[in-house]
Amino acid sequence: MGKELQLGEQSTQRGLTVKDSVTEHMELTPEILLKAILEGTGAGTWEWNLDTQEVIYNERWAQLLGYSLAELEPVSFQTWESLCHPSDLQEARNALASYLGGGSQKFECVIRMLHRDGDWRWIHTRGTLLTSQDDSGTRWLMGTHLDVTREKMSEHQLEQLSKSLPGIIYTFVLEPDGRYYFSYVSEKTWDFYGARAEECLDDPDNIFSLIHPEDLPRVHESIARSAETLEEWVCEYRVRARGTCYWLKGVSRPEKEPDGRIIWHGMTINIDIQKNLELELEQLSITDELTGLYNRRYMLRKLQESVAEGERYGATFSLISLDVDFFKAINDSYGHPTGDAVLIRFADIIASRTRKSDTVARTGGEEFIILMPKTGLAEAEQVAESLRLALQSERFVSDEGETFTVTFSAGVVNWSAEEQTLAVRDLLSACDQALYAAKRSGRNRIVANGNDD
Ligand SMILES: Nc1nc2c(ncn2[C@@H]2O[C@H](COP(=O)(O)OP(=O)(O)OP(=O)(O)O)[C@@H](O)[C@H]2O)c(=O)[nH]1
Repeated sequence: MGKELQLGEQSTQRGLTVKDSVTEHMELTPEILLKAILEGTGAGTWEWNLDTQEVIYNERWAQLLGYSLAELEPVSFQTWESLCHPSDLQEARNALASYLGGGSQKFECVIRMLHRDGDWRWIHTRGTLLTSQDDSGTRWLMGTHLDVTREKMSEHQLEQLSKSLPGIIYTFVLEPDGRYYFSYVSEKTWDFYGARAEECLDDPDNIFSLIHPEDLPRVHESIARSAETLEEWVCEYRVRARGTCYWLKGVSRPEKEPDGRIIWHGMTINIDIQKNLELELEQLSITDELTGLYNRRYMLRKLQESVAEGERYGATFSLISLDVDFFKAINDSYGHPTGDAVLIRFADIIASRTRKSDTVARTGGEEFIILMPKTGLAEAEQVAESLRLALQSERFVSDEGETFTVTFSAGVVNWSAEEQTLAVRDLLSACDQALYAAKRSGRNRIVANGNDD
């Protein structure tokens, strides 16, 4: 079969052909096929002779607007015009003029037309220009009308809904070959990402490229996990856009299509205020107010993690427990504020002489703990000793101008998966015993694993 299709009864009689219509592998006649297709789509058809102004509508065309064709007779181009919504008529005329003038490839518009019941129906109008095969070269514009009111209403409802929702709503698609894209995003992408919805539909990386590089792998991993488990995707991540950085939260439900595609329908909201508050609270809950070091709660958490990690990967770590000597006497002699100043200075000394990877916490009044990952006992002892010398050589001045020195005692223990697998409680207790041994044997000294230094 060629690429020219003879049209239905009336059209064939007029000897018309449609350019570029595909009719390959057809066993049925084109007339039967076309009729079946049109009936299947529920489309009304119209044919308009541009030379004689003759107009032919099918029965369905009239039915779409609640009439029988007989009730609309005699039909003309004006029949259509008179039923068009006045505000949409110009748009339809423009689309037609553009098509006939060669400005657009197809004639297509969605306009409102008046139904017999007084309601406006959204009609999708499409048309194609045909020329007769004979010498007359008569030009016919032929096309269809489809009632798309329901789709238009849903679209409108979704649009209105998306405007009043506090976030972006979207449909995200992951193809079996790994390609991904948005098949729908609401206009709020502009408020959230500074990108227009069309840009996000064109290329999803217009959004993904704005995600904070530290959070992007987590976002990808969580999507992959949700695709695998088909569990709800929930992810909090930072976005860098509009010259600032803020927290967003995405929530969506995945569905797996028979063709293997995964489709998520969901919403993204801005959680920047809550998230920062949450982070601030979290920070406060693990920080010692006086010194700015971590507190006991955080040290216990880090110890649990270190033991778990050590058991899993066979790593080692050391712990130094430090306690200021005769601190009560410092308070009593020079006053509580001076005692506070000593603690703050001591915290600074520890912080400045330990590594970034170490965790330093004030775990009690004048007690501090240093957790040193991947550090053996001897090395930890050396650090403790350097701190002992540093504090000992520090000169403190009271509010009254009296100068005094301060010392501490320390216990040092090591945790190693090969030698012992002490639980956190036992480890702390071993460290305390070493510390008490240091206190008992005269203070201003370090005891490692219960042995005097
Ligand atoms: N200035 C100040 N003092 C505190 C703070 N927290 C606890 N203290 C005091 O620290 C002192 C600790 O005294 P003790 O437990 O008897 O120990 P010590 O006097 O250091 O004696 P040894 O540890 O045996 O050398 C107490 O007087 C507490 O009131 C604080 O935040 N600031």
